[in-house]
Amino acid sequence: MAITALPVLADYDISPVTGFLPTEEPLQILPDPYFTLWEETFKCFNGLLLASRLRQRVQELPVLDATRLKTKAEQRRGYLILCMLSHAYVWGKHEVAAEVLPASLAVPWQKVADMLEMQPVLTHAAVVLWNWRLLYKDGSRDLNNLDTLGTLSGSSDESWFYLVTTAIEATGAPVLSKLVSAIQLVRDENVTGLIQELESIRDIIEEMVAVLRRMFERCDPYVFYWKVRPYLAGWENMAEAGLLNGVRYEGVDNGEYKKLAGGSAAQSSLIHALDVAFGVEHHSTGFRPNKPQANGGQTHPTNDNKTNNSYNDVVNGAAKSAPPEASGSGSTNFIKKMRFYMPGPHRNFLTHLTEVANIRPFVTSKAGATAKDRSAEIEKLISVYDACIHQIKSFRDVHIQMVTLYIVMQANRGPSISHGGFAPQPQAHKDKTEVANGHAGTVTTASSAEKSAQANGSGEVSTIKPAKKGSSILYPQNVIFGAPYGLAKKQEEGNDVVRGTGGTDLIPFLRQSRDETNETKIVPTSAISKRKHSFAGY
Ligand code: HEM
Repeated sequence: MAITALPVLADYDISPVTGFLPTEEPLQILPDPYFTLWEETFKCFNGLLLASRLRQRVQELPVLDATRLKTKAEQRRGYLILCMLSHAYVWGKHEVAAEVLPASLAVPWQKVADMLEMQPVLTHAAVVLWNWRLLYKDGSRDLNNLDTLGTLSGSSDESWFYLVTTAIEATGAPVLSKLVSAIQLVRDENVTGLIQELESIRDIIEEMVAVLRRMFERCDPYVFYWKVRPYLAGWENMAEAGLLNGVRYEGVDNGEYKKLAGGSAAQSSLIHALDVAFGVEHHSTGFRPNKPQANGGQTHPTNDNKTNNSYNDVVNGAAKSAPPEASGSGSTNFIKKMRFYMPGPHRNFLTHLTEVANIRPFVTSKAGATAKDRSAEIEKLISVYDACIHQIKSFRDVHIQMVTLYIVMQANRGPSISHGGFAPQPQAHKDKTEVANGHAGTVTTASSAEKSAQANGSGEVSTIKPAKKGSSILYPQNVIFGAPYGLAKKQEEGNDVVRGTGGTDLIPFLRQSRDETNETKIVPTSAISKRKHSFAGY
């Protein structure tokens, strides 16, 4: 059987130096004066939104021909502008969500999304990969030299939120060629070389974790939750936000409704690439086929991961071209579905990487049945492979703490003043705390009984504070149900246990993702680190 060739990064719009980020700074203005109206609107859209005049302005815009965006850089700039204007238009400020997106945005947005093999909805690629500039041109892509090109809220907190993620992409970029090289070393049975490559991959992931922790420095959780996050939401499962069927794109597909999930760093191809290369498998929340048994035995599949790699079905199946619903929303994992929202070449890279990923099966086969038969070199190989997995797991540990602070705790506390950015809606339940979930968000009810938010060993909330009376009058935070792919479910009436609220449904999803990572280790260790974290530390 012919051996599949290894992926060449350049074939997939990936740089060995900048990874999924473009090698050149994203354009700060479209060079063709034909697009001046877009640029002018983008320049002042935060002000127009504040003055409730953005919708009027958009309605006055002509339908421009996006095929005049000739280069990739121009298409990405056009896509960023249209993502920001469209999400600002749909969600508004103190306005009822708009169900119809005018042709002036909808038609070119669909066109440019097609050019980039993406979806016409705000994505990680738009706000993170293509939304930065260097403060000093000869400087590096790190947090002391980056600025954003646009934000929806006009806040520096939102800029920091995007830039930390951009900096993670930049930090992790060198890992991509190393993953490919590690796969080649496995093919060559070069254990010594593989150990060295894995050591340097481990160090890079560790640096990514360090950058992730910096989120706490300059992105205020309150601002993020109440001012930024609502704008990142898409229009899938948004019935209670008034978008029962999603959004109609005027002039596109006969004006049919589209249901599309919003922006999430779960769309980062970098994190997917790490999972794929190391054989980390994710499943629907609650479905744990590889969970180690009570006796500590490892049941993670040890054979060729092609048959078991959970990424295959989405990549080879409908998710390439059809909306997420078509690929089976109930049974298919949320993480896999996020590939639908990646730029086409990056998605294709992950497909190729999946076909050649061989590191885990190799290490497992070398590990043999018992530890006593292993050479010192094989022990070292297992240990460095596990160290890589441990770093991916640490990334997810920090991320869970972040979601707890930035979403669960903010939702429970409620807004400090009742403006929050969105039009008030009637309360569905009296005397209930409503907890939002996910970037695109979901809310369920929780008991108002006195419970305090505490962090356990891994910094996760185990119980929830009561909301202030009247704290849930905002929109869509208090009603964004059904979260992407049903991450959260409504808590049963009268159920006093916090488990099952939006926030705590979200956390089990993320915890499972973390645990699935941990369970990929060859030598199992507990998922919960001994270290005690407190939020004060962040
Ligand atoms: C304030 C910061 C952040 C918050 C509040 C946050 C929130 C969330 C939420 C709610 C989800 C669940 C899925 C969804 O609704 O989209 C999620 C998933 C995810 N996020 Fe974040 N996120 C943050 C920062 C980041 C950063 C900087 C990264 C870096 C790439 C990241 C990577 C991911 C990944 C990979 C997933 C999928 C779950 C997994 O792979 O374990 N997030 N995030």
